[in-house]
Amino acid sequence: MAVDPQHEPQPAAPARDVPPRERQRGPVVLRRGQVEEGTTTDQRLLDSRGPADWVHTDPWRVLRIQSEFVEGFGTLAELGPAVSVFGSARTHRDSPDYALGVEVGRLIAEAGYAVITGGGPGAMEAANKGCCEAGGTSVGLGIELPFEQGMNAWVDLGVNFRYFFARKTMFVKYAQGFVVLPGGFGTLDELFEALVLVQTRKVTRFPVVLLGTAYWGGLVDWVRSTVLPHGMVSGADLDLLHVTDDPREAVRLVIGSEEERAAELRAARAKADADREAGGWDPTAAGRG
Ligand SMILES: C/C(=C\CNc1ncnc2c1ncn2[C@@H]1O[C@H](COP(=O)(O)O)[C@@H](O)[C@H]1O)CO
Repeated sequence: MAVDPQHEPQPAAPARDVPPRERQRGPVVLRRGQVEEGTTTDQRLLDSRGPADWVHTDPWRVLRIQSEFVEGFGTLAELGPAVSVFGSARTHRDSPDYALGVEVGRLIAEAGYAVITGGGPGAMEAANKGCCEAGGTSVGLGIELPFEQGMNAWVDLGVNFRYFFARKTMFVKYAQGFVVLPGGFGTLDELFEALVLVQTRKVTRFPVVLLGTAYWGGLVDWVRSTVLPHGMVSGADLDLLHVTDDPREAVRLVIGSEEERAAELRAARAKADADREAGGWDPTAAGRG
C-alpha cells in the first residue's frame, strides 16, 4: 500500500525543545550550567537571621552618607533665600551675644530670608529664636554628637545629620552668606571652611561677616599682622572678612540693602524678560532675591 508522506508518523521532539533548567537572578536569566543552587535575592532579603556586622562597613556607610545628601537636598531645595548663622553652643541666654543672635535672626527674617543654624543651643538657638519670633523660616541642621543633644525649640524645619561634611555642604549650598557670632572651634571650623571656599573660588559672591569686633578683632589683627606678611594669604583674601558690631550692618553686608535687593530683583526680571523675548527664557532667573 502506498504511504501518504503527509500522514507519516512524526519523529519525537528533539531533546533541545525540553524546557531547560532556568533561574532568574534579578534581571539576569541563568540556564543549564549557569544555574546556581541556593537562595533567591528576595529570600536572602527576608531572612532576618545571619550576621549583621556589615552595617559597620564602609560600603554601607557610603549609602548612609548618600542618604544624608538626598535628605538634605530634598528638604532644602525649595527653601528660598537664606543666611547661615554660626556661633558658640555655649552662649548663655542672658549674655549680650545671645541678644545679638536673636537680633540678627530677626533682621534676617524681616528681610525675607530664612535663617539656617546648627540647630543646637547657645548662639544657634538665639538666631533661630529671633527668626521664628519674626515669622521667618527657622532652619536647624543638627549633628549627632557623642553626648545627647536635641534640636533647639525654635527650629521649625530641622534635619539631623550623622556626618559633619554632609551638613557643612548644606550650610553653604542653601545660604547667600554667613553671619558668624563669637564661638569656639566649631564656629572657627565653619568660618574658615567658608573662607577657603571663597578664596579658592568654589563659591562666588559669598559674604562672610563676623559679628563682634571685641571678640574677632584679635583674630583679624593676627591675620593682618602675621599671616599676611608671611605671604600665607593675599591682601585680597583679607577683604573676604567683614567685621562689625552692628547686626543691621551685618545683614546688609550679607544680603545687601533693601534697595540693592529690589534693584537685583528688577535686573533679574528684566533679564528674564529679555531672554524670553529672545526665545531662550530661563524660568529660574527671576525666582530668587
Ligand atoms: C557643646 C554643647 C553642645 C553642642 N551641640 C551642638 N549642636 C549643634 N551644633 C553644634 C554643637 N556644637 C557645635 N556645633 C557646631 O559648631 C558650631 C559651634 O561650635 P563652638 O565650638 O561652640 O563654637 C555651631 O555653629 C554648630 O554648627 C554643650 O552645650
